[in-house]
Amino acid sequence: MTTLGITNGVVLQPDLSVSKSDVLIDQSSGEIIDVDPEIGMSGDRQLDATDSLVIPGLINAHTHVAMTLLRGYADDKPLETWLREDIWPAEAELTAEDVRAGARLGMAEMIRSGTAGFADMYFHVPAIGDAVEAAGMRARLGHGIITVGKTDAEIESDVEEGIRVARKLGSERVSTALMPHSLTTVTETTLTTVIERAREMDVPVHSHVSETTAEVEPIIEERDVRPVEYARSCGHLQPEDFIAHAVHIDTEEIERLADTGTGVVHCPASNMKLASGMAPVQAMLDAGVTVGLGTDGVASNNDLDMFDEIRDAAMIGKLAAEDASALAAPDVVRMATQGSADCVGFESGRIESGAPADLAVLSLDAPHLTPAHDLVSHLAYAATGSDVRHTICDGQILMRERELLTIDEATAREEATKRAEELIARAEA
Ligand SMILES: N[C@@H](CCSC[C@H]1O[C@@H](n2cnc3c(=O)[nH]cnc32)[C@H](O)[C@@H]1O)C(=O)O
Ligand SMILES: [Zn+2]
Repeated sequence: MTTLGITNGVVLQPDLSVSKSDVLIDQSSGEIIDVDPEIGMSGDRQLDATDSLVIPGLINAHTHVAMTLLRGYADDKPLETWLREDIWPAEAELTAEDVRAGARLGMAEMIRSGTAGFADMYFHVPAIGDAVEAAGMRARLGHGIITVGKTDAEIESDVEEGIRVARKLGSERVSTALMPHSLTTVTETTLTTVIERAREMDVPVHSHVSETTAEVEPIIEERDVRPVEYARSCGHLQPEDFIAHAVHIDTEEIERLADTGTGVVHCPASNMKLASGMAPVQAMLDAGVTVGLGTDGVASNNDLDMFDEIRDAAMIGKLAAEDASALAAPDVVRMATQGSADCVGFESGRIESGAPADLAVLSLDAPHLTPAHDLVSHLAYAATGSDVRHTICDGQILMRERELLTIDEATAREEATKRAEELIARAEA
């Protein structure tokens, strides 16, 4: 056993109180051994947290990480137009090596902003899995299954790919799910089949649900039920499942999501940028829905900094509820840690003995974090990703004093830049 002590800082506890404490980690098992002010220098190694706040490594519960290659490529359009006119044609040209490079760049950005774990829906998933193993992050990965615009043979091979990927992946840090893209881009037959397979394989189902009104109306017209009920009738919405967005849902649907224990991943920046709408997040929290937080893909955000997302969630949550007390600081901080962990099915998100050692250490030594009346308020409203000093996942240090240890940042940026340029040249040829 090799132990690492994170010393001399203040720690965000699972009840969101903050107290002066050290954290002792077993680097061999990747677990937190103890959280105690008396640990001092007793670890085999130390990581300094003087003038710093130790928080659970943030969890980005819904993204498409390789979309970093499309950052800034197509902005200022609504979802359907944006996907059909710009994103899908460019994605059609993506190779496995492009996706690997995009994932590596995205993980560099996430680690630099204190994110230790994420859930990802994309394609060429084995390349993402390799990149995650190398970068040392925690991830739940799945192949996005889509039927719209595909022949029966293409649909069959897409479903097979989803299942193959989910069977193949699986390690200490990399887990899987079956990921039918959305209720309107996947036919009922395929959706039902995929969900049945997920139950047989004992993996969660993750999909996009009711992101825009354009996804709600066709379901009501065709089936005379709202999307959440339709999803449930297809076998979706088990407690281990998690859905992204849930912007356009009514009170009954909120009750249903609370009853089924399905996680909802709120993506406020993407919802604002694509003008998709304001999710009723405070109503979901009041009803007892498990709510996590995600950036969605970079092309609709346009970054992977979860501190932005936390603040956006608080701001839009107040507007949506027309109530300044809605989505209070502890609510949004909880969403990015415990809420996301509960959605995605990670044991992390809490600093306590026995939990995975996924942590971020933020420097408080900055004008924008002074004075320190309330550090949870600072996490929600004032901190940014660049305040993160160290990021740790599974007991391993991924960034120390802002230096990435598992990704060569210059190479990652260079390769992503070159591949992104070539990708766009192919797509526009
Ligand atoms: N496009 C793949 C499978 C889907 S992967 C997940 C997809 O979600 C897309 N995506 C990104 N952001 C959003 C969003 O906000 N809503 C819906 N889809 C999105 C993303 O571009 C990607 O194509 C295929 O044709 O086989
Ligand atoms: Zn998405």
